[in-house]
Amino acid sequence: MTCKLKDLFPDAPDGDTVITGMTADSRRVKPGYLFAALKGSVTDGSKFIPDAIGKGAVAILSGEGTDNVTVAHIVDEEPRRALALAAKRFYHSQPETVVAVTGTNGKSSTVDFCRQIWARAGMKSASMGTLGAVGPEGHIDVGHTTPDPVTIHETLAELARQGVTHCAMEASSHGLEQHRLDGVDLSAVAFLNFTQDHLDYHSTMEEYLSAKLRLFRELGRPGVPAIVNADSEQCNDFEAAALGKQMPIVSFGWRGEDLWIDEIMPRATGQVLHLYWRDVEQKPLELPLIGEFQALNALAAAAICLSLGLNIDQVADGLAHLEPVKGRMEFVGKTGSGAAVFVDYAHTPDGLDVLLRAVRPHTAGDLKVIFGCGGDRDARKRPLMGEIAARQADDVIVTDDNPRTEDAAEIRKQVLAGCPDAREIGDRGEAIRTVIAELKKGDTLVIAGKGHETGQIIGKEIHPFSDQDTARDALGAEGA
Ligand SMILES: CC(=O)N[C@H]1[C@@H](OP(=O)(O)OP(=O)(O)OC[C@H]2O[C@@H](n3ccc(=O)[nH]c3=O)[C@H](O)[C@@H]2O)O[C@H](CO)[C@@H](O)[C@@H]1O[C@H](C)C(=O)N[C@@H](C)C(=O)N[C@H](CCC(=O)O)C(=O)O
Ligand SMILES: Nc1ncnc2c1ncn2[C@@H]1O[C@H](COP(=O)(O)OP(=O)(O)OP(=O)(O)O)[C@@H](O)[C@H]1O
Ligand SMILES: N[C@H](CCC[C@H](N)C(=O)O)C(=O)O
Ligand SMILES: [Mg+2]
Repeated sequence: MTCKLKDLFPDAPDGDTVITGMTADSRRVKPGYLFAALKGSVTDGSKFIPDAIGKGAVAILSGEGTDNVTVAHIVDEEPRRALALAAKRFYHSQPETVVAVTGTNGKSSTVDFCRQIWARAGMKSASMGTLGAVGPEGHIDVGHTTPDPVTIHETLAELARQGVTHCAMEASSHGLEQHRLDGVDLSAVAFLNFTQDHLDYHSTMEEYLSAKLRLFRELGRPGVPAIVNADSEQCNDFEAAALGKQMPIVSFGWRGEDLWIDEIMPRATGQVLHLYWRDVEQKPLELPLIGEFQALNALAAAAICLSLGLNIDQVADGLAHLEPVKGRMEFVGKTGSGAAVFVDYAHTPDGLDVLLRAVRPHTAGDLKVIFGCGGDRDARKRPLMGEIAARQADDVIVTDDNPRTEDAAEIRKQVLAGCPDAREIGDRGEAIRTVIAELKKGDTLVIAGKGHETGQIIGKEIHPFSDQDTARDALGAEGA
């Protein structure tokens, strides 16, 4: 695929220069590329301009203050946004309907549910986010929850090529703040919830909130539905942002104005939902997933699909047939005495709280939780997660998550500050094997924090590791 520089930037110098690709990482430049030199939190991409030109870059995009560029040079006061718009023009196709979903927790689950509901209604659908892009022809790795704009547009173009008409994608606060989504034409925007996370990156909760609000305030367009969780404390902020952009609000939740739950009746392997859609009472439907938070994510997906044209019968049918999302309240197996083991991706205080509260009604004996916190990420959530575990579980085992470049023992110490009576077993595999061997009839074990992950990041290396495989092996050994 190629285009001319003037197709990307109408006023560019040397507009007939042929562009073969683009990147913000000099290490990925190939001949004919546009290199976007971006100022980052660690380094300044301008330093790599000579290197990029040496590798064949024929055009440079940068902010103001970068001089002596020897190839075509485009200067923009917001180069990250300019890169996103250039990526959109370069790949120039995307599924007709794209919804972006933001929130601290539940994005991956919600976009996956949207894909499933659309597919069951006969549409070619896709989801994109932490679990990669999933479309009719399988899985595409995208690296991040909201990848860089070049990857976003390359992937959206590929999904369009596969015939996808409906795509739901995750909008992380990093992605929103860094303009990664600015080139996507959105048919709807959605807000799930807002609780503590990422205070390593956003210095305050206010800054974190305003990054999330960008989805409505800056990427929203008049007439595009804004789906809002009415139960969130921040729903007024998002509704005000929607009104400011003349976006019709579709609100959902226990307190939803459009789609609301009146009652949830838990069952052994699911829950019966009693729903209303725009004042019309619906037949009770059995959602084949447990946990109130999963019901609320399913409701969010339902509200999105309803806003984008499905009727309530199609949506109810989709909800009744939802399959679990990998690593989200995933049932892994039972011990010989019947104690259940779940793997979940809870990695925030609120996530851990709702997870443990969801499992409690299914636990006649002790509720045990194994978890840790990731390194090089929000340190302020560590003692809070410790406190929540101590409050909600009967037995807490603090272990390692992805220590990354931090000292793993120091991370555990910070978690243990919130749960001083917890056990500490640093080696995650050993923690899982030890606790599974101890489980008694009626107990439930929840292994939280790594969900679908298949590696453990120690230093800069990724070591193969799966909570599911480790637990299954231990369950096998226990039954032997
Ligand atoms: C904290 C963060 O989001 N950092 C992102 C940000 O990096 P930065 O601007 O700080 O980059 P930097 O390291 O200072 O470098 C500045 C520029 O020089 C470039 N560079 C650097 C070195 C070199 O040799 N050549 C070169 O060109 C870099 O590509 C970059 O464009 O911009 C870079 C692209 O320009 C991203 O790759 C990078 O994501 C890093 C890899 C990352 O790990 N991000 C995570 C935390 C993230 O985005 N997570 C979110 C949320 C997760 C969730 O809630 O689930 C996600 O959406 O995944
Ligand atoms: N609606 C919710 N409210 C609170 N916690 C939730 C909710 N939905 C999911 N969680 C918790 O968050 C975990 C991660 O869920 P999911 O992957 O869907 O969220 P995410 O927003 O995509 O996370 P990430 O920020 O890593 O992309 C779940 O395993 C669960 O523990
Ligand atoms: N998207 C989240 C995932 C955290 C998962 C947890 N296992 C960790 O490594 O902290 C983040 O990067 O902050
Ligand atoms: Mg996610």
